[in-house]
Amino acid sequence: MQSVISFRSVFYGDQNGLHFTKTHQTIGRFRRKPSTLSVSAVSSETTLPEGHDVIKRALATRALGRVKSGMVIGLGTGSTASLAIEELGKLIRQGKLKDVVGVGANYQSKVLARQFGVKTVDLNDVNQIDIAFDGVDEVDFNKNMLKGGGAAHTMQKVVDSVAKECIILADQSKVVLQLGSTCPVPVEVIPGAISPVLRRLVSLGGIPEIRSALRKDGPVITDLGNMIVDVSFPGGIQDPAELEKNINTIPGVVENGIVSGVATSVLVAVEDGAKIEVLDLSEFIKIIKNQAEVHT
Ligand SMILES: O=C(CO)[C@H](O)[C@H](O)COP(=O)(O)O
Repeated sequence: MQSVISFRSVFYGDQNGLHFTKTHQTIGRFRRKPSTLSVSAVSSETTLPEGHDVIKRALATRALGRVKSGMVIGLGTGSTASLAIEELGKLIRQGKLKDVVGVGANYQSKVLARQFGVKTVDLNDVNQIDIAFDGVDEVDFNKNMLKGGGAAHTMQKVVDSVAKECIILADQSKVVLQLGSTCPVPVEVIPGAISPVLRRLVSLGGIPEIRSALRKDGPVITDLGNMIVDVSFPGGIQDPAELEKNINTIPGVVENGIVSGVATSVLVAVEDGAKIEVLDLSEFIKIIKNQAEVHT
């Protein structure tokens, strides 16, 4: 495994020709800036049959290996968590898992659960969640996360933090050295409080932008009826837990997308030619560090 993953220090204008173009890459819903951390397959030419879905499905399948009959499962939001819901439904239909119920974090997860035959219950009707699965927009080496690319972070944070085990599913592009390096921090804000909140976010050093909807005129309105402000922090986020707390103390803020101290494990999918390896974050970090040593 180790020998086939290449480490690239990615800088503009890299002398060795290992560079990203200056145009931003669009990955997922955010326009991700070129990252300074990248572990990638030997051949960047490799095209997997179903593109990115294959990677996400590999993560979903691996994570579901931890589910047992009788468990209460937290169902996250986003394309990766959606595949986990689909795979969970398959196992239930095949009779491999019995008496499993899901707690949907959002409309998307509740609708998909119904579609794939996963019975759901309300969070308020369960005493505990055994395992929650969720996706992520960025995750650092300490399992601090940035979520909310799908404007769903408020309830995801509730569900993920209630779970005894919170398993995060990340393809390698989501792993960063410092949060905020490829994505802004999404902040859910009560619409009537938008102006004072924007001013306070600027005073915290952020550059806020109200998120616009794609196939609707005007702003994104969340499942909870609020607006989303995406806040960029030039230079990244030095102390995720501190910033998470500081943003949440602004009156009018419902919740922000920094999630510290919640993930119990992070699974990282790495493309290895035509194969996909799913590693624990700690294994992934070891490989990154080894490769960094080799290249210095
Ligand atoms: O936080 C989220 C939604 O608000 C998602 O979990 C996050 O955006 C990752 O999504 P995907 O699996 O589609 O990349």
